[in-house]
Amino acid sequence: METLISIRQLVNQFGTQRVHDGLNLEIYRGEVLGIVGGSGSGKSVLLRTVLGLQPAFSGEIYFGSTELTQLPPEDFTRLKQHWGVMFQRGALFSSLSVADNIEFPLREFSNLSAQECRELMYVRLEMVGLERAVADKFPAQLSGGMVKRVALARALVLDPIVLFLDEPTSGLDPVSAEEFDQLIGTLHRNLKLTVVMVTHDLDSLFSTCDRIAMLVDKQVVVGTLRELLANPHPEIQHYFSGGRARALLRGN
Ligand SMILES: Nc1ncnc2c1ncn2[C@@H]1O[C@H](COP(=O)(O)OP(=O)(O)OP(=O)(O)O)[C@@H](O)[C@H]1O
Repeated sequence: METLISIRQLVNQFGTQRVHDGLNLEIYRGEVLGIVGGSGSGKSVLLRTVLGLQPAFSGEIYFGSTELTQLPPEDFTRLKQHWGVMFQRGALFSSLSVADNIEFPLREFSNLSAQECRELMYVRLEMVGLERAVADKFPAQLSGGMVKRVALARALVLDPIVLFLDEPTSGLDPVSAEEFDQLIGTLHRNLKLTVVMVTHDLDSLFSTCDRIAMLVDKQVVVGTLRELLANPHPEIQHYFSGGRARALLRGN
């Protein structure tokens, strides 16, 4: 397995509250990694630190051979063009049409003509299962599921190597959530993407993720679902012991 992102001895703290304490995590190229943990365990802080939205207190984060925590902002911005990020509520620009939202990174970071941007935008729309007519709509006119798909199209527009998803199915009804999981799985297979997703959704975890990193004791325990289930740590056992988790496991 080739490591794409390596997090080493990461420490994050706010005042005297330590959120991560010597956290180590290897993210492999081509895998779908789910990040889980109880409320307040530090999932968002971990994601924000890797994305460079929040400085690490200490530790190192490598993307390939490049160490990120000391990288000058302009170099980080350039490198992040290879990353697709989808935030929890889609984070679309409400004053821009769907087309302009999806084309935004292209106009920012590529030298493509307006016509080429438009064509690529339509390709991405189709990729996420939306009709061309959606391009002219504004975010307020879309359903929750459509907002997520548009946000995903925008995250994919620069052909990323890695896709970060923050709670991709939150707020969706079960059918839309399942469809979205299937879409992520299809894109992962077709585009050979590495996917890192923070999720509370056990269905997503069970159906889509190759490995799971669970935040426990300010660090992560990582493994396949089977490996985590065999881990005797009380918090891990508790996380997977609810009725819903057991029912899904029986189904598996
Ligand atoms: N900017 C900040 N300033 C102070 N404390 C913070 C800040 N950001 C996060 N924290 C604290 O760090 C801890 C971890 O927060 P984080 O948002 O990463 O948890 P989480 O696992 O994503 O939780 P949830 O599942 O509820 O979203 C929490 O105790 C939170 O209050």
